[in-house]
Amino acid sequence: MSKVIMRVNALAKSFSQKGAELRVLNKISMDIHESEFICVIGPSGCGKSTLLKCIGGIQPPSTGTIVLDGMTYEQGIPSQVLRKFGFVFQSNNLLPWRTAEKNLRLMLEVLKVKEFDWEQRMDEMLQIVGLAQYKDVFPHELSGGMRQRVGIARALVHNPEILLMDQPFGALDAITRKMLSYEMLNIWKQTKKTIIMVTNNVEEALLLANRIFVFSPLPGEIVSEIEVDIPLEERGQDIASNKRYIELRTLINQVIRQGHAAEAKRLAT
Ligand SMILES: Nc1ncnc2c1ncn2[C@@H]1O[C@H](COP(=O)(O)OP(=O)(O)OP(=O)(O)O)[C@@H](O)[C@H]1O
Repeated sequence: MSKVIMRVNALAKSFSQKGAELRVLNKISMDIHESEFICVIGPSGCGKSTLLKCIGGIQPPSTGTIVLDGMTYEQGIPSQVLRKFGFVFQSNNLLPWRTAEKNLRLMLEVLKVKEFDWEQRMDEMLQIVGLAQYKDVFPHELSGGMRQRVGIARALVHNPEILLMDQPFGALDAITRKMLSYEMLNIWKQTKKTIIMVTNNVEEALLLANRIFVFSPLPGEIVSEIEVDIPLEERGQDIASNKRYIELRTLINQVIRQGHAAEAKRLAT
């Protein structure tokens, strides 16, 4: 396996809510290898987004550490580390008064990127997401799926090491969501970026991930780590009939159900 690019060590996170402490994440430890596609799946409200925010330096963990490229960060994040991330959220947050290309350019401006020719880089990224001919178009002139693809191109434009995606297709209709998840697989094959994606969709995780972390209900803990040993060439339109896919889908759904049952029991006692 490729080298470990990120190590999350015994991470925990609590918030203070209405004067009480709410433990959201507990004992999260994971090693992420270069070029892995990791999916994090679990019940609503179990702390998945919070984990991405801690990893991306948007929120500090309460305890525990994150080591990226040998650099440890706990509270806040050094700017040279921040640049190593690209973010894609459920709402694409494109600036409506900027064209697709100018939304990408903003990222390069903010991060003061010097490494590459901006025009060429923006063209390449729009090409990768299949929107080369839409560079001068404004967000309101694009479909929801296309806007999300611009969001993905923008997250990649500064050449981050890790792409953090928080339910990136969650706001899309079912057909567009499926189409975009196949495109995401192609984007990953082309870029070989390390990706950590939060999703609530087991099928999507099985199509894309090489490893899936299943979280328990609040406080989120890793209850299962599943290696998705379905070869890439079998991850096409007919994946739903793949024997291993069906086995893993049953397994993950079982783990999630058990977590729900345990939580219901805990609340009842
Ligand atoms: N800034 C905050 N202050 C206080 N509580 C917070 C804050 N952010 C998140 N929480 C709480 O942490 C818990 C986990 O939220 P989080 O958004 O991480 O869950 P999630 O698993 O991503 O949920 P979903 O799948 O529904 O998006 C929730 O109970 C939420 O209310």
